[in-house]
Amino acid sequence: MTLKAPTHHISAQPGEIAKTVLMPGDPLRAKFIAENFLEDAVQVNSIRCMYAYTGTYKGKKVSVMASGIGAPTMGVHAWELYNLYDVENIIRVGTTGAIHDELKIGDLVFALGACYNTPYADQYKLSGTFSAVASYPLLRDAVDKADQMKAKYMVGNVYSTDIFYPEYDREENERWSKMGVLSVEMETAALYIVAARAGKKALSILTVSDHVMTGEKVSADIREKNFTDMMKIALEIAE
Ligand SMILES: O=P(O)(O)O[C@H]1O[C@H](CO)[C@@H](O)[C@H]1O
Ligand SMILES: O=c1cc[nH]c(=O)[nH]1
Repeated sequence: MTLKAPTHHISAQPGEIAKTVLMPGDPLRAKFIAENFLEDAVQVNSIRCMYAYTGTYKGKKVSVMASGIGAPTMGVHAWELYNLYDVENIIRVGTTGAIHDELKIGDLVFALGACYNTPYADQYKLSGTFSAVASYPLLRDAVDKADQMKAKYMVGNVYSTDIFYPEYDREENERWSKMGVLSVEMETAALYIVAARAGKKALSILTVSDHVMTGEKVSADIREKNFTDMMKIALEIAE
């Protein structure tokens, strides 16, 4: 089987996607980023509403594309971008539920690593457990930018889960909290695993949209449009 672009899931022609792709879960956040931060943005995908746009930011060619929710859809789209479109860097710009009690709504979390319950890495038949980790050059550059912007952030482990509504809930989060895990979301581990296998770079920059211990949360509209620091940092570090 010879795979090449365009694909089942991405209609962009080869060359229509930049080397760096920002990847929010939410397709409307992808549209918001393109409309508000990119110049001359052209829509290059709409299959399954996984909107993708390519434009320029401060003269650099950059793309933004939605991943959808969860490891399988992140896995499909990141795999195709890295392996069929020659993408070098994917920077997830996502929302996350805080577990750590010092994190507040709007704070940034840089995912140094991601714990996970997805079986995504089982396909590689490793005789141990794979550590899903960020690409250090992207992480270093992003943290430098956050410092320059005086953003409030933490760097550490997150938990990427396939289950948004777990039965076990609070006790589960407390167990992760005891292990120093900062927050929960759904795609970072799959992104880091796909990037590792492709020999490419990946980073997740997350913004706290809710606190899983207290139930405090913001609206879907705010999650779509208001968390602009992570978008600016991702665009600034785009190569
Ligand atoms: O805001 P996004 O980037 O979609 O990320 C988070 O929000 C979704 C759940 O509501 C999951 O995709 C989770 O990872
Ligand atoms: O996956 C997510 C994202 C935000 N908040 C959560 O609790 N979970």
